[in-house]
Amino acid sequence: MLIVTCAVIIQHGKILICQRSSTMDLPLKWEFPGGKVEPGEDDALTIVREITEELHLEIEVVRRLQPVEHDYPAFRIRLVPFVARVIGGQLRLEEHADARWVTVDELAGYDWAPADVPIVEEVKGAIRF
Ligand SMILES: Nc1nc2c([nH]c(=O)n2[C@@H]2O[C@H](COP(=O)(O)OP(=O)(O)OP(=O)(O)O)[C@@H](O)[C@H]2O)c(=O)[nH]1
Repeated sequence: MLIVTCAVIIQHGKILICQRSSTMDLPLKWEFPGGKVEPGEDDALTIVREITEELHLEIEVVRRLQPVEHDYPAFRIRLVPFVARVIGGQLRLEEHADARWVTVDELAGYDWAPADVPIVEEVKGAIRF
């Protein structure tokens, strides 16, 4: 099973969502940014590292949400979401096609990576701004 972290980054009442590039797997799907946990790595450190590498943002984890397990045709994934806030940096995309700050009500209007759909639902129900 592939263990992947992702961040629900909240700033000024909006959430940062990212679109995978056409050369990544799940091309052009929207996701919460993040990446794979490396062997022996603490997942709360993975998410901070990945957001710095991919977005040039420094984040602080606020809390952990419910992990989601999903079967893709070629592999099984456990997606571990963290609510986080920005504490530094300037948004600059290293590998994504696009990134947007959206309201919680706008989340449903995007074409999400399938594993993210339950996380979108949890965020809609559980995040208070
Ligand atoms: N980062 C991220 N990956 C997701 C999400 N949902 C989802 O199914 N995935 C899948 O999780 C896997 C890991 O994604 P990734 O390519 O971002 O991981 P990474 O940055 O560590 O990869 P790399 O080191 O190979 O570049 C991919 O197969 C991706 O499609 C999500 O919300 N965020």
